[in-house]
Formats: sequence, structure tokens, C-alpha cells
Amino acid sequence: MTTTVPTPVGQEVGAATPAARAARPVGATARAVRQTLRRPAVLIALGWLVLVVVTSLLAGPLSPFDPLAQDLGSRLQGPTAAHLLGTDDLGRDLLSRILHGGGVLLLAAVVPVLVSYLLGVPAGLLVGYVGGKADAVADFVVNVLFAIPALVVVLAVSVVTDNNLPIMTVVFGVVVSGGIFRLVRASTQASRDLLYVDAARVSGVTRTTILARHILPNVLGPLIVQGFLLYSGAFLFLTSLSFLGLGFDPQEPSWGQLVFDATAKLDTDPWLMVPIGVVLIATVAALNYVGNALLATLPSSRRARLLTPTRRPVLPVADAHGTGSTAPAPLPAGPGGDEPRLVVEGLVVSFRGEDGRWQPVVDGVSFAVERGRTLCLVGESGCGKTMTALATLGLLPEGGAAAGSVRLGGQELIGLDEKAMARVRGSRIALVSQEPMVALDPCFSVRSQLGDVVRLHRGGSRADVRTRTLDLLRLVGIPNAERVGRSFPHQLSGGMAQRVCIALALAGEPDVLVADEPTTALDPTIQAEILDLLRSLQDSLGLALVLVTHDLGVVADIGDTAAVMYAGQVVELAPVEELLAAPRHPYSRGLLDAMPEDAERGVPLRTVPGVVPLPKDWPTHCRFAARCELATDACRTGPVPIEVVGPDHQSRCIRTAETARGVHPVATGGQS
Ligand SMILES: Nc1ncnc2c1ncn2[C@@H]1O[C@H](COP(=O)(O)OP(=O)(O)OP(=O)(O)O)[C@@H](O)[C@H]1O
Repeated sequence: MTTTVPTPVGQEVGAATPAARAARPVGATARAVRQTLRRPAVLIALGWLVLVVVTSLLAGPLSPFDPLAQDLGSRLQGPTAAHLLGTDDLGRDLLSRILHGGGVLLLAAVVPVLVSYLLGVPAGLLVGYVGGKADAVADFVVNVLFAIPALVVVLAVSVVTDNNLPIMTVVFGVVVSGGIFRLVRASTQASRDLLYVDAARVSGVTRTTILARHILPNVLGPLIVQGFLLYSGAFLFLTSLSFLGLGFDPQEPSWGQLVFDATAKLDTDPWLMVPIGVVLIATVAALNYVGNALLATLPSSRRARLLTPTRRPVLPVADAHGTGSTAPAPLPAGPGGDEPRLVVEGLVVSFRGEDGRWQPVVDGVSFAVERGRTLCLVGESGCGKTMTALATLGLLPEGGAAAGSVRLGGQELIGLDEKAMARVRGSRIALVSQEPMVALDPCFSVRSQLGDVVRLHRGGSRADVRTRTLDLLRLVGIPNAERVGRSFPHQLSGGMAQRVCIALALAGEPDVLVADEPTTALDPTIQAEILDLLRSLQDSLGLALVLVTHDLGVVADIGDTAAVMYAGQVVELAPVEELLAAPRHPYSRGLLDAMPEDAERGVPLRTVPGVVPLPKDWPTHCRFAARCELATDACRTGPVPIEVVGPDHQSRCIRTAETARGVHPVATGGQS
């Protein structure tokens, strides 16, 4: 039997990015756990574990014989009516020995789990929260712990303590506690800057309360799952010790001892190995199976997948047209009359309110993107850019549903079930999110996360996956790919993390990349580098890029076409140069006038007065009318259709003819 020591926990558990976990409703996780526990295979595994525990507890009354009673007249018998599982070389009943041999082992395996939790959880919370020097010291200690082979330490302890099992299990728990520490620290680091944690901090809540109430719940799920896996590892480890005759009383039956006895007679009496082998394998497999099944219920590092309900709700026909205020304008065909790579037509995204009614937040949006071109979705906060982008990937948050048409290379995506959509996502259309640190799982190295995605999309041997992973890192401009590959997300700068996220998105070689404010979280010099990178990738790979931004500077820098969104609608769709030179919608003009790049020193920055109305407050007439200085009574009489105002240029304004002649409202001074 080989000695198995559980691998470091932090490298094993698919713990969610905590921010993503925080975003996931608790009820959803609880539901997923309940569903998992009802699966027949999980029920069988749980049933076996319960059987093992109960029969070990009731070993005395259940055993047909004294497990130590020798009967040399019935040595090495196979199964008989008297001895259902046969006897060993001293004629001892195997069934009775198996029943008595598991209890101490099962109990002893709890100790390392408890010890590692007692050490790892508080230390991980504290160090993850305060960071700084404490983090460096703790990291050093944990690295040392990981470098020590647990078996060697425990063997040494067994010699020094004269085979004292409790001390050996405690020491084993200390050695493996580094994994729990890393898991908790990584989750704490990612949670400590969440808005609600900040809010608690500024409200004067004590550090202990913040850690216990706001941060610990984020890590509880993975900890429970890890408990199963750690217990399974500890159980195997202790079985190995007892096989070596360490820790357990050699006079008492133990499962390791039974394996040892069976190994000695493997050539002449192989049956001896069968009952104990089956029991051991079944027990370890059941523990691992339940652990892994629970693991799958946790939100994983792929935030997008976490936020995706397994069955996506469908908008009822009556609500599928949003407010149905206007028909979409015709879309341009691609070169040679082909359909462009991504075509979005009459897209409606709605959320179901507490009253059960569907509230549109994206209302009949249409645009198309060609290979090698960039379409920018631009507008103020709350206009529906992100929801439009997420709907194209089938990644709407829970409660959201989409209708209309999203065609990718001619294939309709709206209405695809989650399984089919999962095949499309990543391999044909991929997402680069706003917050690289949220998109990366703090518990796994860059190489491991990227390798997972490469394996998922391309398969191949370990060497192939490794080569491709490094190639991808180099592709996104990371020169020291080997070193960055070994790093964990918290060791990366924001720009580097965003490059890694772009590499993740490119791993499946998609045709279309959707980037949601990919530079917002970065400082200006890095923003420029990331935009350059996207542009060069687009050139070399021929990607169609959908870029969400509120920054017209970014649009000017990288966009080919701009779709200006306001209150859930596209109000202007135009080639970027045309939009910048001669916008046809007053809102576009307002945004341009408000660009800080154009501000004159000493003159207050121009703004568009007022705010974007909430979806529930959208008027039935022009939604921008309340903020528009050109608005007349005619603008307040009914829905305004989007109209073709030039080749590839559309505007949703009834005064478009005048704006073409340069009649535009002057945005008013506001913030300086
Ligand atoms: N989970 C949700 N449930 C209900 N409404 C939502 C949800 N998420 C977003 N919304 C609403 O959808 C509308 C559009 O939001 P969206 O995030 O797409 O805007 P945005 O233009 O991307 O803004 P930002 O730049 O701030 O992300 C907003 O009114 C928002 O309140």
C-alpha cells in the first residue's frame, strides 16, 4: 500500500473567487447542495459511509466472533456459513476484525482535520485581513510546512513519543494546516475590499466582528467541502501508518493491520485481501466522491458560470419585445453580403420584479460586428451596456432573461439551453471582465487556471497543455511567462492580471471577444497598454471585439463602430469617426462635450444635466427628452424610432435633420 498524504488544500479546492461567491445568493448554493445530495450515486456513497460508521459503532454486538479469538482449526478459510468473509492465518474471523478495525481509524482521522481548521482558519482570516509583514511571515511558515513530507515528520514523532497516536495525529494536522490557511487567506484577501466589508469598517465594526460575520461566511462552503477531502486524505494516511505498524495497537485489529496481514499472504491466499480491500477502497472512494460532488456545488473560479442559472429563464412571449416601442433599423450586411460574425437584433433583457412582472432593462438593441472590427457600446452608467454584453454570452445574472436575436456566425444563441451555450462560450465567444482580480481564482496559480481552460477547449497531453499555456501568456505580452505562470493572482499587478484574463479568454480561440470595461480598474498608462494589446490581438487573430465603455476616449482609440446607449436603447449607431466628428443624437453630442480631454483649463467641465432614468421610470416617448435642450412637444408624444441617417449611421431623434446641420444643445457647465 502506498502512503498518501493529502495535497495542500489551497491547490486542491475549486474555491470560488470570494467576490463572486459573495455575489451568489446563499439560497442558490443551498439548493445546489440539496440537489447534489439527492443524486443516486451520492446517496449510495453517503449510505456506505453511514453503514461504515454505524457498523463500527456497533461492532461489539454485530460481530459474530471475538476479533482476537484464534481458532487454529479453521485457518485461512474462504467464506463459509460460520465465517461469512473467511478467516486469517490464526483462524480469526475476518468480518469481526473488519467491524472492529475501522472505529479508531475513523475517529483518529477527525483529529488532523480539527487541528488544521483550528490553526488555519483564524490565522488565514487574520493574515488575509491585515496583510503586510504578517502575510510575508505566514507565507514563509506555510512554504516550510509544505516542503516537509508529512510522513517523515510523523515517523519522527512516533519514534520520539513512543508511538503516541494522539500526538501523531495532532502533528499531522499541523503539517497539513497550511492548505487550510492558504484557502482562508486567499478568500479573505479577496473579500476584505468588498463594498459591504468596507461599509462595516467605516461604520466602526470591530475587526473580529468583520472577520466572523462578513468574511468567514464567504469561505465556509469551500471549507466544508475541503473537510471531506482532507478527512479522506487523513484516513488513508492513518491507514498507511497502521499498515506500517505505527500509531495503532498491534494487538487490536485495524484496517491497516488487516491489509498488512493480507499482503504477507498475497501469493498463497489472495482472498484475505478481498474483503478489507473492498471496504477500504469503497470508503475512500465514497469520501472522495461526496467531497467532489459537494465541490461541484460551490461557485467555481469561473465567475461567469457561477452567476449563470443552470436553466435560463425564458421571457414570456408577451414580454419578449420589451416596451415594443420601436422596430429595429435594418442592419448592414457583412462584406460580400455574408452575415457579420455577431449580429444582435431586437435584443431585450428583462428582470422579474417582486410583483412577478418583467421589467425590461435593455430594450430592442441591434448591432452587428465583423471579423477584425471593434464595436463599442458606450453610454453612462445604467444605460444597459453590461446587460447587453452579458446577454450575448448567455451570462445574465440570476433573475434576468433575454429575448430577440443574438446570432454568432449565423447560429442563434437566444433560446439555447445552458449545455449548448456552455459549448459556445469560451470556444466561440469569450468575455474579458472589468475586474481582473475578481475573474481570477485566488487559490490557484495562473498556470493551473489557464491550463484548466486550455485542457477544456483543446485537450492534449500535459506537455501540450503546458506549452499552449505558456504560448498564451506570451501572446498577451507577458515575457517572463514561466514565472508569471507560477504566480498566484494576489502576486500580480492589475495590468498583469488583466493580461492573464485576456489569455484565459483567448484560450478557446474564440471568434468574438466581449470586453466589459477592461481598463476601468487600471491606471491610465496600463489602460493604454491593454488597449494596444487588444488592438494587436484583434489584428493578428481577426477577432470581432465588442467593447463596453463609458469613455469616448477609448472609443476614439480603438473603436470602428459605436453604439451609443441611453436608457436601454441604442440612440445612435455610427462609424466612430462620424460619431466623433458629427454626432446626430443630442445625447452623443452631450457625451462628446463632456469629454475631459476636450476641457479647457479653468473652464468648468461640461456635463449632460440630469441623470439616466431607472428602467421603471422610462417614459413612453423619447427617453432623453427630459435632459435634452432640443426637446419639443413633438418629442413627448410617442416612441421615437431609430432611423437610418446615412450609410451605416442610425439615430433615434426626430430632430436628426437639424442636428445634421449642426444644431446641437450646448451641454451645461457642471462639475469642474
Ligand atoms: N441583477 C439585476 N436585477 C435587476 N436589474 C438590474 C440587475 N442588474 C442590472 N440591472 C439594471 O439594468 C440596468 C442596466 O444595467 P447595466 O449594468 O447594463 O448598465 P451599464 O450601462 O452597463 O452601467 P455600468 O457602466 O454602471 O455597468 C440598470 O438600470 C440596472 O439597475
